[in-house]
Amino acid sequence: MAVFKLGTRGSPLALTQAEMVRDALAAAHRRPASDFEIVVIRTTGDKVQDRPLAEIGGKALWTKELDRALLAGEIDASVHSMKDVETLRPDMLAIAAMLPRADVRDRLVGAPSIAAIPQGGVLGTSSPRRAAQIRRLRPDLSVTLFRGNVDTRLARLAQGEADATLLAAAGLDRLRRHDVGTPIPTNILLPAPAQGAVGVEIRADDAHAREMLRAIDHVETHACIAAERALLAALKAGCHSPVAALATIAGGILTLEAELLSEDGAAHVHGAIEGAPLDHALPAALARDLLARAPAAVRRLFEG
Ligand SMILES: NCc1[nH]cc(CCC(=O)O)c1CC(=O)O
Repeated sequence: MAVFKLGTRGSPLALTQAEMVRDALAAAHRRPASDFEIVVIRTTGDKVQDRPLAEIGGKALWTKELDRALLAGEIDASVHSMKDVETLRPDMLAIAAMLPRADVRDRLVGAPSIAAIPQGGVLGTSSPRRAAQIRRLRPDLSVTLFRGNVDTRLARLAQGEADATLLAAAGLDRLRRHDVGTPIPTNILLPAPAQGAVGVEIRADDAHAREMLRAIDHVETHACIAAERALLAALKAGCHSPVAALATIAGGILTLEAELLSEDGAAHVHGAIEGAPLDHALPAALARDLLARAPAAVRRLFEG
């Protein structure tokens, strides 16, 4: 059989995630890792580091070049951090598998707790969600733009460009930085939709790739991420919209929780809904509930 080509961005985190998918595929199909090839595709998101993602074109920057390579048949599948994948995907592509979700929490780096960040201090982040959530809890803090990969952000923090930063535990752990930062519980900082999930996308009509990926799909993670992404779509959330969402499954019941905030965090709305894991009506119902109750300063950031 021909080598199966896995496309990925070239950042250390992206490469590690592609290796995780390769190893899972090799184990599930009892094949040597050499039957799978990791193909690095450079994306616009990787090239432009000095401006906020929302300003230069949003999440599509991470996927456009991978989508092109996939549709052109240069690769058989793309490996994504699901957090970085826009909700509207090309019709010809399909998310075929998700690895088991990792730690969904953010970790605070630079200070032992949110309360311990110096008065009037600076948080480095490029995430509207993290900025709004922190300023809600600590209105005295200001926010400075931190982009770039995990190492770049840690280096900028070490150089004193900010007093603290927030990074996904999943990314730090995958890079073996288990000792970096303090995890913040999800009842204090609800994570970004799809945080901690690695997904694999294929051409929708590629039966062989679909069969390959089926063996490594983690069904619970897939259902949770689908619910979080459907909520984002129903909210018509843009890159500037501070939104947090987390679905969990316990005892066969899916709970979807979400929070929308104004840019400065001063206004916010929180809600949750429960139901069957594959009930497609749940995310839309929660979106309607949140938008109906949202203060004006929040609602204007949603609904397109
Ligand atoms: N936006 C960058 C990004 N995309 C996915 C992760 C972490 C890995 C994950 O959430 O699965 C990160 C870094 C971060 O937010 O700290």
